[in-house]
Amino acid sequence: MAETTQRKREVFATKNELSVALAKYTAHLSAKFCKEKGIFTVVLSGCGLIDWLGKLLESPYKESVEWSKWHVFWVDERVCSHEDQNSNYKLAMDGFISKVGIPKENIYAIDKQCASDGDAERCATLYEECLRNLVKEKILPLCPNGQYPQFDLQLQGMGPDGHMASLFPERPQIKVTDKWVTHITDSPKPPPRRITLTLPVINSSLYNLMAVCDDHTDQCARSIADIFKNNNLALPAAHLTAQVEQMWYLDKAAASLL
Ligand SMILES: O=C1O[C@H](COP(=O)(O)O)[C@@H](O)[C@H](O)[C@H]1O
Repeated sequence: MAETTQRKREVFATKNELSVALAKYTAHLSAKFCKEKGIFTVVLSGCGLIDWLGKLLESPYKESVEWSKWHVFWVDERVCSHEDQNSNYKLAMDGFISKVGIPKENIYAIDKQCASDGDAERCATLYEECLRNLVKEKILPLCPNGQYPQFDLQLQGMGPDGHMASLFPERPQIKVTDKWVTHITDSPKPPPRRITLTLPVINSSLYNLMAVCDDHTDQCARSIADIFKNNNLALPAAHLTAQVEQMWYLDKAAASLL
């Protein structure tokens, strides 16, 4: 398991300033890995993150980022049709991916038919098979202990209850270590059926950036304080680490109790 890296954080007065910084951070790592190895493997989450990635669609990034070298994955996904409003894939495609030149074959969504059928367990199995094939094809390396795939950057979000990806408090999925992808059918946050990268895969990433803006009264702020002040491991997001850097981008509201 990765050494726990320090929880670095930056606080931004507004969501717009956070979005500007997020674009700069992501574009910098894209340039770094595209130069070093010719590809950039990036894992998206859903909800607010896609909106906050919007500055990447503007100059200078829209023109300067080597989009054709990106390989895009999801840290979690709702098990529903790709056309469903709940789909993280649909959210990312409509709000971000369709507006830049990432090759279709470099976009790794969960199996379309399985998702439409609502078969969460099969979706998780097939997504893991997809990742294992990409390791064989040397698109994805394994982490130093050889047990988990290693992504360059994962862009995470945190829910008001401290959930990360689809790892929720008081649910067993956070303890799964013998799989790369697991599933849940009783998510406390709708929709109930989801797949998620497991914690060791999340934490094998070279870089993890967690972006949190508090739109849910001060629930996120309380969870952030519980993580940074108390290291409350009952909150899944408190388990986040990375191989090189874990960076927390917080807006003023999310950081208001720190
Ligand atoms: O349901 C989900 O929630 C988390 C956090 O999103 P938020 O809007 O509650 O901040 C998100 O990162 C994940 O991808 C999504 O499936």
